[in-house]
Amino acid sequence: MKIKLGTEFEAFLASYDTPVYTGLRVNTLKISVEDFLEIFPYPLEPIEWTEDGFYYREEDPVTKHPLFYAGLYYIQEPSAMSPVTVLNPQSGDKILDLCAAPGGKSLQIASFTKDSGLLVTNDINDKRVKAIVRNVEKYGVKNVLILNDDQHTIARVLPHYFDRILIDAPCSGEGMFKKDSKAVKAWASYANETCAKMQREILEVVPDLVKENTELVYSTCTFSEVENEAQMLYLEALDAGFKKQYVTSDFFDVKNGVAHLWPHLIKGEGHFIGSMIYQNGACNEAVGIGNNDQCVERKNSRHFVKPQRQDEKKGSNRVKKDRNARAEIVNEMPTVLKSFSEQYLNQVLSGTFMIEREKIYLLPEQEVDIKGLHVARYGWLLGEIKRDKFVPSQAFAMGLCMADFKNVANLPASSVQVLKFLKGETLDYDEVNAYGTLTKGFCLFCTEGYPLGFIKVEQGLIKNLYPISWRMM
Ligand SMILES: C[S@@+](CC[C@H](N)C(=O)[O-])C[C@H]1O[C@@H](n2cnc3c(N)ncnc32)[C@H](O)[C@@H]1O
Repeated sequence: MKIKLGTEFEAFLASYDTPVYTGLRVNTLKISVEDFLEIFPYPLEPIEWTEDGFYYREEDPVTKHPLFYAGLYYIQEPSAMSPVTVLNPQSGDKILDLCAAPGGKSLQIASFTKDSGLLVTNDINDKRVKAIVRNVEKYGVKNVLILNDDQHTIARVLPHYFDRILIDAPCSGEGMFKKDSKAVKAWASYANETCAKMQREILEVVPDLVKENTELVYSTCTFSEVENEAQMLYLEALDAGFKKQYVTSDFFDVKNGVAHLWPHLIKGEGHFIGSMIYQNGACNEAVGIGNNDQCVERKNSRHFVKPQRQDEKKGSNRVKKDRNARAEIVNEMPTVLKSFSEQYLNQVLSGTFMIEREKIYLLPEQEVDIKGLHVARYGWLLGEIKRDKFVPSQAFAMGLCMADFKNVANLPASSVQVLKFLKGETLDYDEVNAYGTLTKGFCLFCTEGYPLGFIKVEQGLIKNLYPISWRMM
């Protein structure tokens, strides 16, 4: 680092004695930043490089607040909010977040696209995929396919499919040494060359994932050149179609078109961001980022743009079924859901439904072929069929707006009943009833106008349906 940073080294070193910056990102799928700032009780300071990110004070118990349980904000290290701002996802895009767990950047992508198009979010580690599922449910993301696959499988099943790809690569974590002492220890076993090899193996399949004009962001939280700049060069060398997109930023140290986030220069931890566009055709002046030398066909180019798949018809609602999953795909709302919907919902759910092992899902708008993929979640889990009745899921509650449901109890975040709900305790009928009209059956339990989950009213009693694994400790 001394060689790399020269005169800045002392400042870099001193940055390790300053406190870690703690950040949260507002979930704009559920609430606007303005509305959030009105109801959030603790002081916040904007993070310069993203409109929905804020620093909070470490001493404030932000992860204990009911609004956190309502999925109104996600705790994210400030620098980690930057790669998605460079990727700049657009509404309707088909996006792959290849190394996604626990899912912070996937949630940010969904905020950018307003949960439109299709977000394919993947991680190779099955335990960590569970965290993506939880976060996707909590933050109300619906147009999503969550996978637990390796890069080869995804490239084989969904070749040349994506408009944008984020590779937030597994890395030696040097940039996180201040925040996480475990990262220092882990470095011993995940040193730069070990990680660089892993990264090359991931990047190797990228030529099979991209199509013309696919934009890609490669990010890490390390300072190591073999894991950063060298990997960008590796990708360029794999296929002449990859052209560097010059990252521009008012906030970060940008050299040769890639961005370094240095902990002594910004209020955040160490990060690296590089960006590429895939253009196998003639060099496109309009992109405004290319150097002439980038247009030269490389001799070692080994990939060709394969024709787009026949079934890639935009806007189609048809979804192919995974033969192994024994799933039934239906365009009509299943009967059990229909009667639930008539009794409880203020608006009709429409789209394509999937019934798989008694579970009912509303599938993403965007057609996708999932045959051969290891799917952890496909679309929005609405609920389960139990004894010929529909029982709504926690994910269903979290994907609704308060106005969508007929029976609602909406309590202030300061209410003891909200705390009891989140702890899975018995609720007081009269106290809850004071904030809604409790009628027999399911009721959406909300705080400050945002759903937390379901309760069920039976014979003057309230059954708390908040799942055990979601409860506040
Ligand atoms: C830096 S973390 C990702 C953090 C995540 N993007 C976020 O913002 O929450 C890197 C992840 O890559 C995953 N990973 C490692 N090798 C992988 C591979 N070959 N394919 C997919 N994921 C992989 C790890 O399990 C790890 O969860």
